[in-house]
Amino acid sequence: MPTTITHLSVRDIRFPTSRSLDGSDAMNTAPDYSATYVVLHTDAPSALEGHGLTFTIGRGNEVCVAAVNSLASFVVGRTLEEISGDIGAFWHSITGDSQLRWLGPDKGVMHLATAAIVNAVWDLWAKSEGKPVWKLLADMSPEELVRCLDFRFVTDALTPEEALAILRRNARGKAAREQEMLEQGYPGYTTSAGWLGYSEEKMRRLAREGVAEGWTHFKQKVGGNIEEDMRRAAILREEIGWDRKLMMDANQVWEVDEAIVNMRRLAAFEPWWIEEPTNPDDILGHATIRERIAPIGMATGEHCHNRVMFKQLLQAKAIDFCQVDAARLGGLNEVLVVLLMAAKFGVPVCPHAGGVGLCEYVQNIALFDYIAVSASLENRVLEYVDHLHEHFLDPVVIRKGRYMPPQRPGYSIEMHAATLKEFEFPNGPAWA
Ligand SMILES: C[C@H](O)[C@@H](O)CC(=O)C(=O)O
Ligand SMILES: [Mg+2]
Repeated sequence: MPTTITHLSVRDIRFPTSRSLDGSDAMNTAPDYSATYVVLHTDAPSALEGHGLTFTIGRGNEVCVAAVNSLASFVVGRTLEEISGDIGAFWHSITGDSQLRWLGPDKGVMHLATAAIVNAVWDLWAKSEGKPVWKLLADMSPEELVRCLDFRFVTDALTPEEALAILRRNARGKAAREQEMLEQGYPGYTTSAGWLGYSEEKMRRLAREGVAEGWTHFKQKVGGNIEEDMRRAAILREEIGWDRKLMMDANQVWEVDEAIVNMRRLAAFEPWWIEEPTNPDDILGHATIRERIAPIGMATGEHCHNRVMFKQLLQAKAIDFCQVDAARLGGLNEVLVVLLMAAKFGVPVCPHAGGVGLCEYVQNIALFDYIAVSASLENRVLEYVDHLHEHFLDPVVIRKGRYMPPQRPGYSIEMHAATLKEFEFPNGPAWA
């Protein structure tokens, strides 16, 4: 019996993280981590549902909710089998409507909304197969995987044939890498001590705890006052020592020249990378900064809204680390295209996870990347932030600074019903 998606529900869920300045940075000074939360309801006797979310930081989440409603007709009334039978064509259709496309294309609120729905479809598919998403992907043949993708506008950088060749080349060691991940987990880094709004005392305490928990890589927010950035970097170095890696994230606040000047000063603290030093759309600006501050690496991607932009970042040699975001791109289909492009260009993928649910999502992406696409852990670390995991049915499991692969079927993104009730904006008790 085919499974029909009977209706879609979408809710505005917000967590008041701004009260404790969790997630704060130089640009986003007081975020309320929020989710546009989608459920695809079906007629399956087992009450099978697909869950997906897109991440925002508070105000405007209601705009994403409206955008999801505008896209609902692309899934409602369709069967899972019809969609999963050609999920590449499904993605092409949901991003290609000639009227809705005018609102993007492939960017902004429409694309965020697309991600929530597309990821919910993957969640539904993975649940119906009884596998977590990383395993659903890892079990596909190269041919099946490539059929899931839409190469539109990137064939000058990556053709389907090249994608197939990458996947075929790495098919042989897949089982061994999967076993390695199950035993040892995927290496991570923590941003939890580095939020800009945290006091010195809190930063020190969290950094110390991070070292004790086994983290080897720490990220610090910069981009406030440069003297203050230097002072906080010195504190972090005091706490984590010089053998562990320190990364820095300016969240877009600097001019290109300013980024170069400031990073030359912050170089004293040996940052491994600088993330989002300037406007995320400024591809050539990133290339210039990268060239001028080497050997500090250039990282960006959490605001890189589509595969075309990643293509250009790679072609322009503008990045050393590719930080795909599971819900900034138009869902998993587009993420997979970016993984393959990054593999072709030899750039490591270190997904962005600073947000609610993003750690849960991206562990699936990083695991699949290692098992089937890049086959390498060199210069690869997956972000971890220590917030809001208790709201998920299948929260991430971290052991000694490494992500242990999720086992529960789906995209690891389903929230507890009680959470949805409590934090629904504006009428949930948390907001009353
Ligand atoms: C607003 C978010 O917390 C942002 O600061 C996350 C981020 O830049 C990161 O995790 O990287
Ligand atoms: Mg960042």
